[in-house]
Amino acid sequence: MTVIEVDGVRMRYGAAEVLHDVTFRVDAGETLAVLGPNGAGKTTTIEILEGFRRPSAGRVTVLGTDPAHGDDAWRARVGIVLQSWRDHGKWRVGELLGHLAEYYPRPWPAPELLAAVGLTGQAGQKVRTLSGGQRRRLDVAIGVVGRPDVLFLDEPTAGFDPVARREFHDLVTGLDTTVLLTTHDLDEAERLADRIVILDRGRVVADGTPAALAREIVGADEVRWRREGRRFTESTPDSTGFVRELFAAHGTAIAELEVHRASLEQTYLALVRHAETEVAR
Ligand SMILES: Nc1ncnc2c1ncn2[C@@H]1O[C@H](COP(=O)(O)OP(=O)(O)OP(=O)(O)O)[C@@H](O)[C@H]1O
Repeated sequence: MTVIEVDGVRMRYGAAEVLHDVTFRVDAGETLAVLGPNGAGKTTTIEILEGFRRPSAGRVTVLGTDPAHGDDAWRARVGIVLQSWRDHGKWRVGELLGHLAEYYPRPWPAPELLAAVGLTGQAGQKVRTLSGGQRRRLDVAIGVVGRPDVLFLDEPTAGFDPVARREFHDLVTGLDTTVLLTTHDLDEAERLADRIVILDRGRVVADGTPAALAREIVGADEVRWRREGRRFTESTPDSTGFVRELFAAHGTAIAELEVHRASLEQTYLALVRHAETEVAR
């Protein structure tokens, strides 16, 4: 089932067109990471999907509804973590989550949710006294308190320390929901996303799994192994098939096998640089 559908979307701010014919979809249960350089249009796209902005042209549906016409029942199924919330400063963390939970039919109980985002120790603290990273964890908790069917995360781990980041990744992986996130952290995208969309200057320049994009854009994987004391290295677009044949031919004589796929970072840099060269031509 398609949960998010974006079809031929254009967005204009005054004379500037910042999204040109953007098309992609996200299926139920999938996590999609939208990547792209600063100003590529990621936040604009996510704001259209959340119903905060209307596109200049094209069609958008989230859970089968045009976000611009989403009612309260639709909103209750959509979780949102914006780049920065600045409200609620006087509330205490636990009370705020308990209060927000009342708006939803099947909320996440506050104590459990606080534990999941690592804020149990801050439950009694006022929101404005939290550190930057703790504040961000609370943002995430606010986004998921209603157990949404679809969750939008705009740069969710900006400012997280490495432990908080890892805990957040575990939290997102454990959610039984469709997720669309934007991030500049390519390791994060690789870890969390089933599929990647790369936006560059308002256009989709790539859409696929990290592995498929690496194959398509960077090309070959590298396979390394040792046999009878000698080291071997082979570049191949089909590492699985190659390894199968290698074992069929040499079986247990193969040692220290390694397969290196191009990283998402290599793919991303190749694509974004490529797009820049094309525009410059
Ligand atoms: N309200 C606005 N009015 C005019 N231009 C805007 C407005 N909001 C965004 N833009 C422009 O639209 C383009 C896309 O911005 P957007 O915030 O969607 O990019 P982004 O990919 O999220 O960038 P970043 O990675 O820096 O967060 C940018 O050129 C930005 O300057």
